Amino acid sequence: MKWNRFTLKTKTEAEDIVICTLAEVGIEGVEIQDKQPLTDEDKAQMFVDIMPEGPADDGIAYLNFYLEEDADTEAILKDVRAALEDLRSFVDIGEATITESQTEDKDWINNWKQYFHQFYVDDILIVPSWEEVKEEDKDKMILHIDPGTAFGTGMHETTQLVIRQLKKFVKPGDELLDVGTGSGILGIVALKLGAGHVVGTDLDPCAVPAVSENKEANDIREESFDMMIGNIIDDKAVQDQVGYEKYDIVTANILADVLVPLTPVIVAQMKKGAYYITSGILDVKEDVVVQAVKDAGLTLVEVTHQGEWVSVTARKD
Ligand SMILES: C[S@@+](CC[C@H](N)C(=O)[O-])C[C@H]1O[C@@H](n2cnc3c(N)ncnc32)[C@H](O)[C@@H]1O
Repeated sequence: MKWNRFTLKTKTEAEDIVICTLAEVGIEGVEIQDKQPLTDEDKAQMFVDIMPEGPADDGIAYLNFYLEEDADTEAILKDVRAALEDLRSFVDIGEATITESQTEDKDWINNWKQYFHQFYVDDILIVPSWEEVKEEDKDKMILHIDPGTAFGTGMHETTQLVIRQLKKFVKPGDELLDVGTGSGILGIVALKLGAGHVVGTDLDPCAVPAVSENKEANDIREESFDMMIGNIIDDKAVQDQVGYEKYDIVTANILADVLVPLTPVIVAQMKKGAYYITSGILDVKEDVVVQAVKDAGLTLVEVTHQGEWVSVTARKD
């Protein structure tokens, strides 16, 4: 199959919101080319700690996307341009020029699907949208998740560590806060395990369409999973919106360097007796997070390991 490649020139600070806008008009799998150094949030999202120094940031981002050769390119680009003009009224997206740069002859856009197949996390089956559930698996707890712009397919050890803790601690009707919700996978598992309601927060605006798609794919009622974009660590408005002494469980699968400042903040959001399930901690940082939960006045409940990753669970007594 032939694909036409288009390159959209924008500003680095606008690239996330532009990618979300492209997703809203049906364009996914966008490649980013920029010279921006990774922020702590990027590192938290990508699970990398050290990156070599790159060239200086010039503020420009090139976003490459692909359309099938027989797609109605004119109509799609018209929708893209209209969506970008709407966006321009509240975000500086720079030139936002689109150029056709290349034709590729391979089905690369679908090629990666050969690397993502259904798999089990213990007794929970995670199935991408392009695969059928086998007859013998239909009685299992099934999660429909596709790899997308937000982190969280269930393949990563850190996600699996939290899923196992959710299976131990979720009670019917629980109110759950998921900090760094990404694809929403942890909230969706919690709801399937009987939780009553989930609030997800993330810094990444792409988490909003990702959670929305995954709710729909998993028949989650609209009102049972709310999303908020912002940084609960230092944004009082986000803390107020999330609410205080409200949650039976808080999950946070983020790097240790984010969990340390998050922990003292999150205690105020938890009910008495609530559980705090953290993950995303490299084994060398285990002691730092254990100390942070103790310093925040929480009681250490359990530390679990998978590969080089650690999950720390604590309770507010
Ligand atoms: C490793 S992913 C976890 C995704 C999903 N919850 C899972 O368990 O698979 C970490 C997520 O945390 C988000 N994140 C990083 N720092 C954050 C912060 N201070 N507040 C909210 N989200 C944050 C990232 O954008 C990313 O989506």
